[in-house]
Amino acid sequence: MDSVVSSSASRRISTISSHLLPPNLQMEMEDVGGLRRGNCRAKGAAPGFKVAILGAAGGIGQPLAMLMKMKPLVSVLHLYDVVNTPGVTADISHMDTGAVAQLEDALTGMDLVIIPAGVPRKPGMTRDDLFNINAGIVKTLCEAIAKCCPNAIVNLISNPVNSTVPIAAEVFKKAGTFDPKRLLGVTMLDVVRANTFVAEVLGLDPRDVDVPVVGGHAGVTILPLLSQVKPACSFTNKEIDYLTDRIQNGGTEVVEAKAGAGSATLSMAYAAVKFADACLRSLRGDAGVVECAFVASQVTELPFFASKVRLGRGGVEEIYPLGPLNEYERVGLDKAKKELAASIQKGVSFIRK
Ligand SMILES: NC(=O)C1=CN([C@@H]2O[C@H](COP(=O)(O)OP(=O)(O)OC[C@H]3O[C@@H](n4cnc5c(N)ncnc54)[C@H](O)[C@@H]3O)[C@@H](O)[C@H]2O)C=CC1
Ligand SMILES: O=C([O-])CC(=O)C(=O)O
Repeated sequence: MDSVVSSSASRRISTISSHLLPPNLQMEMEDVGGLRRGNCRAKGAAPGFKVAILGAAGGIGQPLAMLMKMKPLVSVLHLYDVVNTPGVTADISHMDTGAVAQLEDALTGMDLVIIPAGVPRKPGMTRDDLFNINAGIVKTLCEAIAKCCPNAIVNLISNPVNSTVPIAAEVFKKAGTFDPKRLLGVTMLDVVRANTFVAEVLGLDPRDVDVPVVGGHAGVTILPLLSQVKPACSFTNKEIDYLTDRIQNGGTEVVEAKAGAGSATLSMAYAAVKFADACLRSLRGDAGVVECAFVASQVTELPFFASKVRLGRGGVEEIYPLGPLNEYERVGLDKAKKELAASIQKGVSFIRK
């Protein structure tokens, strides 16, 4: 990724990297590059997958890096940001877990790339207000992925997800590397919130609740399917209004509570790790891994849509239909599709220009 992202940043990172890493690990790093996909081992690390986090020094990136360092399925963690990466990497690398954290901007050989790079919202902003800055960041990073690890699974977190995923797809198409199965917009936080808020209303443990959330990741495009909650249950109209509004505006609730200091970071890092772990388990070959994600889809007439997908060794192996919707959800779906269509088009046009 070096030349694509920033050659001066890259030079700085490699220099610091050679100071920070013990000589045996530096040798080991070269060995790791030559090992088989999904079967790499750095010195002192358990076998597992190679994961890169782009935007690793940010509000999401730091707790995400910490939590990924604790995952037994991760053997090597490459942390990359345009600022403060040496400190974060030095800090994380002292954790006595199996994975080896490396200050590395190299993407070559990565199995999974997680992207939380980009600016967050302040009160009064929509996610779409982030487009002008984040579109360019996502474009640059995806060009690097296309060049260095075209077969990696990509988990895209940067907002507005409804536009950044189409941007990533267009970049990959241009590079000739687009595989719709491997590009996933992370909408897991909507599911995490939905499970939490629904469990509160039902008086259940949130870990026992499963709420499908479909559509996209902004306002009315976030469509919780409360008629399909597991365990089977029913809600009053008032509860449906309350839950739908709270789930759709969960991000704004956090942005306002943080009062200018950013948006959700800790719950997002939790959700990102939950989703990344699902991707890694399915890469390992686990069967029956099903999560919601914003992907290239034929579930509706739109080219991208979030719904339940079954993950496998190749990424998204099956996209499930929405299932039976009630009238409330059908109205919500129409609204969601209208906004989504415009956001997707905006992303596509940014690259096709
Ligand atoms: N998908 C979702 O559910 C959610 C998405 N988000 C989005 O995640 C993004 C990050 O949020 P935070 O971590 O709170 O922001 P932050 O500002 O704390 O961190 C972002 C990091 O990205 C880095 N960065 C910027 N350009 C970069 C580049 N070209 N290469 C590598 N790193 C780069 C920055 O240096 C910074 O460290 C925002 O766009 C936010 O809206 C936030 C919460 C939930
Ligand atoms: O609301 C935001 O800007 C961040 C985000 O996507 C979320 O928390 O769901």
